[in-house]
Amino acid sequence: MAVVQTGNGVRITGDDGLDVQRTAFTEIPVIDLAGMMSPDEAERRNVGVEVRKACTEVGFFYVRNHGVSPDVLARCYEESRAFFALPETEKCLIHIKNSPNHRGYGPLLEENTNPDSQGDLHEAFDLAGDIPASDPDVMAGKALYGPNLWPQQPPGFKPAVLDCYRSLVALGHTLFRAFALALELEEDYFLPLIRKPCAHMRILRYPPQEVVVSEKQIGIGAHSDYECFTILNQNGDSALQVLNAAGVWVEAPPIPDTFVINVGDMMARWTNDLFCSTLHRVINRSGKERYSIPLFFGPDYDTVISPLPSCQDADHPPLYPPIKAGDYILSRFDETYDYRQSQPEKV
Ligand SMILES: O=C(O)CCC(=O)C(=O)O
Ligand SMILES: [Fe+2]
Repeated sequence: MAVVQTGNGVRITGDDGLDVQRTAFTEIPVIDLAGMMSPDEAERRNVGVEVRKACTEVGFFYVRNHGVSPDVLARCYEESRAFFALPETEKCLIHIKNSPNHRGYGPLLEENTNPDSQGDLHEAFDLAGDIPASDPDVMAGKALYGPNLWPQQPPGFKPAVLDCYRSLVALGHTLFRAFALALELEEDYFLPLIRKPCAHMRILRYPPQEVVVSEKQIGIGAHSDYECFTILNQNGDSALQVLNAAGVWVEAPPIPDTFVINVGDMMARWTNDLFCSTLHRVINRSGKERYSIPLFFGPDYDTVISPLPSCQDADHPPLYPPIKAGDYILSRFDETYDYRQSQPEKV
């Protein structure tokens, strides 16, 4: 990450060379998604306008009226508490390093979201679409597709987590329509590209951190996300912080009945840097454990990410070479997860 002083603040460039901090925002906008369900196209377009403003200026926004049932979320958290309370040895039976498809359990401090940090203070359960090992894409070594690793206990965990996954993927479809409108594309532009999406969900548990001994060991070190956008539900006290262009960490507290949505690096590339993928981090100083559920939504593995038609012209030539979505995500996983360096199955 490079920090350059400018006339009105700092310009911070992220890991991927992206210009990630756009304005000195002091709060994160809240967008009502109810308009996306309206039969009136003008109302849907209005949502697109708000999404465009948020994505060009902040890179983060909240959504309300998102259509995800609070019961589905509550059940997923309840089962997750029971899962994380299991003995470490039991959780490690489904250690993520046993999966060639980046699924399973990741213990405390085994992940380094920021290459400068000394391990993240969270444990995680990772999953994505449950795709059998016999599927042609799995056989072809597209390592983001594959079967999930499920724990034996608690018995209600798998159905509750899969329900939650399906609900968040459905919200992702609505958001892709809103993103298309925001980018002045046909509303359905992205839909043929998300038939078998690289949509990866995590359940994160952050133990409390009374004192921050070192900025190098916090819940999640400063990073930007890799995919198109992230759908994040928070359970617990305020701990997520988002960096603005003045170098100030702005709190993104949980707001009841909302999700936080943020642009990821792939969408920044796809939009030729029109949308910004903003740095964020987590420090759980609440004195209590905190849970969150992010779903990182990318398109089908083979989708070629090169600047969208509405994001390039003579004044805005393409800034990035084309890359397949799945290859891009895997290359970013390789930077973050030590276990992937030693995996024989790695593609
Ligand atoms: O737990 C949170 O609030 C944020 C998690 C996050 O940034 C991530 O998993 O990429
Ligand atoms: Fe993140």
